[in-house]
Amino acid sequence: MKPKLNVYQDYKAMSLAAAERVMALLSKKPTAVICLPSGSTPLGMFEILVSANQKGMTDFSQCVFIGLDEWVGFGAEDDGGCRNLLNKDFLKPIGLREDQIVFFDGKAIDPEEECMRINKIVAGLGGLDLIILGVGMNGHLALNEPGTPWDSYAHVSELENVTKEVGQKYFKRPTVISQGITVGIRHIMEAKTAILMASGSAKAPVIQRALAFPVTTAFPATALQNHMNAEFLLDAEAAKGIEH
Ligand SMILES: N[C@@H]1[C@@H](O)[C@H](O)[C@@H](COP(=O)(O)O)O[C@@H]1O
Repeated sequence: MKPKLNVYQDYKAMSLAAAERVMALLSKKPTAVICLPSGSTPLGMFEILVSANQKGMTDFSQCVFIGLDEWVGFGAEDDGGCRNLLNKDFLKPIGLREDQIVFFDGKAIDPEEECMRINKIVAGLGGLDLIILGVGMNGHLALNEPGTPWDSYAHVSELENVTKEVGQKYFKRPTVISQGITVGIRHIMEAKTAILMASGSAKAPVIQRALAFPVTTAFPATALQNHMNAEFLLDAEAAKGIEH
């Protein structure tokens, strides 16, 4: 099934739509298993969710939060790490308890074992109810870089140069990042709902390829063309050049 396309006039409207998807799921299923990304794209959504939570409009007290990905070598205390940013922008402000949070430890001594730990937890929870994704400039979903097999669950990935370069924006000073630890394409494909968010003109060619390229592991975002229930939330700039 082709992903549903929803285009909003600006970043704020797109962020609101994404926040509404999370809130709608929580009101239908308070125990939902939700996997959310770090990165720049979801910041507006987090802001709306934090404020809705403060106003008592939504209740995160029973949900389970799964972290999408992490840089290998990074833990919660490390500036620029995914857990660090998510803690600051979302997990702490909404008061999620530690027992509700499942996150890759980028500092795990045995990263393969860490992947198995996450795979086991996600499987034990019955899979993901909702996964929200950003998209990388090379079409990566989470840190599933080009070439990742479609049947991958959690794994360690070798980052492409473009991911290392773009990733510098999360750090205060130049930082070496070389590998990621990430949920796999199969987690994404088995999620009951998958939402991809993209904003800004730099992402327009990425979105065009994600929708128009034949489904290929060379461009991971094309996987969503075969998802049973996928939706793209785009602002007008990211949607330039696509028919909707
Ligand atoms: N690890 C993250 C991904 O989880 C994120 O979704 C994507 C897009 O990031 P941004 O939203 O900053 O463009 O790339 C980053 O490298």
